[in-house]
Amino acid sequence: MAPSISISITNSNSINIRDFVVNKGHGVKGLAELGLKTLPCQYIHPPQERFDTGTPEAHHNSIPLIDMSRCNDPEVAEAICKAAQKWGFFQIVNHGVPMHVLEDVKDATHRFFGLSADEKKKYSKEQSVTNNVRYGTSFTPACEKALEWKDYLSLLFVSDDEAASQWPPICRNQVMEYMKGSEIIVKKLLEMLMNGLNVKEIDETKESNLMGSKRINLNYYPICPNPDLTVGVGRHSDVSTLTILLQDDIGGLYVRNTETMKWIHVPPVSGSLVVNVGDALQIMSNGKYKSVEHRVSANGIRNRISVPIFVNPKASDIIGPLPEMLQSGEKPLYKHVLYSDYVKHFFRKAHDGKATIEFARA
Ligand SMILES: CC(C)(COP(=O)(O)OP(=O)(O)OC[C@H]1O[C@@H](n2cnc3c(N)ncnc32)[C@H](O)[C@@H]1OP(=O)(O)O)[C@@H](O)C(=O)NCCC(=O)NCCSC(=O)/C=C/c1ccc(O)c(O)c1
Ligand SMILES: O=C(O)CCC(=O)C(=O)O
Ligand SMILES: [Fe+2]
Repeated sequence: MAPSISISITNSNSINIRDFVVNKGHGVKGLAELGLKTLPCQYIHPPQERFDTGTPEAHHNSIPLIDMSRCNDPEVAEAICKAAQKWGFFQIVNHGVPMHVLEDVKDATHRFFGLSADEKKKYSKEQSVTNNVRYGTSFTPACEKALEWKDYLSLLFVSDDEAASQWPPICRNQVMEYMKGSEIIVKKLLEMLMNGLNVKEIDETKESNLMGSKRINLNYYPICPNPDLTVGVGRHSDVSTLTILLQDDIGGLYVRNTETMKWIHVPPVSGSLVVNVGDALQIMSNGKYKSVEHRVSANGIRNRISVPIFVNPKASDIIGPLPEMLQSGEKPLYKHVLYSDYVKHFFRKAHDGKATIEFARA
């Protein structure tokens, strides 16, 4: 754990950063709003984890942009399966989620984070009436040597009734519309990806393994005084099956090119959704589809938001390579694991690149 030291904010005020941000519920947004001139030491990441955002390489040769308006065209399905193998990431346009739904959920995200610290803290781990609604900051502050410059609200969807009664009223309708509005495209993408593995029928078990649960995070990355010294989100891969991410027009998401190992920027495209393969799909496809490392920079100019929908197996599902992957004698790269064990393993450590999947290595 990083040392809990006090730093001087102004000549007269001295505050304990972790206590203020994490325990008192001000988040990194509250810290940013104090008007800091320099980054508190708790947020300084080692040089090898910092961003070199100026490299031209990062802005060329980005992930594929796929038009879903001809989604019954085999060429579109092929482009999606190829992107899932090579990049683990792609962007989609003409995906069928109405533009006003995307705009509304972005506005709702700004509204939630605009609430007072006391209001937001009602949804913190300590105060939330349910484990399925959690407001927090960084990723796992208790395990991190350096904190991440990000606050979040994480909503695990259990039922319409639970969402209606427990999700914060200031954003729940817009989040729900976004989640429901993306269901058709999520199903379509998973069908195409399964087809690419020669899985022709998605039975009840497969449907649960592929999309039995959903978690939506509202991410808030405030303006940062020294963005070059810290990270918005550290290197990680998602533990989902698929992630559908809405980002605003600011940029800052970087994806690892697994051939060159260089970081590639994912440029904001108006009206698009970023889609990425998560660890659960890498495991089920026995490594054919890649869950690729990604990270987010902090920035010194504007407050950025993003809204990922993590489409996951059910917590009680046991996942492993699909039988179809092993029919021709291919060796299983992964063992069978209880999905909730896998997610708990992910949540109980700091972000550590591609290390999580070792938990399921055969
Ligand atoms: C995963 C479980 C089983 C956890 O159940 P729960 O009863 O809450 O277990 P728990 O033992 O209390 O929680 C384990 C720890 O996880 C951490 N944790 C729990 N929820 C969250 C959360 N939403 N965000 C961060 N950490 C969390 C905490 O550290 C918990 O410990 P504690 O601080 O409560 O002591 C439950 O939520 C579930 O059924 N989930 C369904 C599947 C699911 O949620 N999958 C996850 C997909 S998320 C995904 O793919 C990526 C997420 C991500 C990536 C980068 C980020 O920077 C980021 O913030 C988040
Ligand atoms: O903010 C982003 O663009 C990506 C966030 C992310 O990777 C995550 O929440 O898992
Ligand atoms: Fe992610």
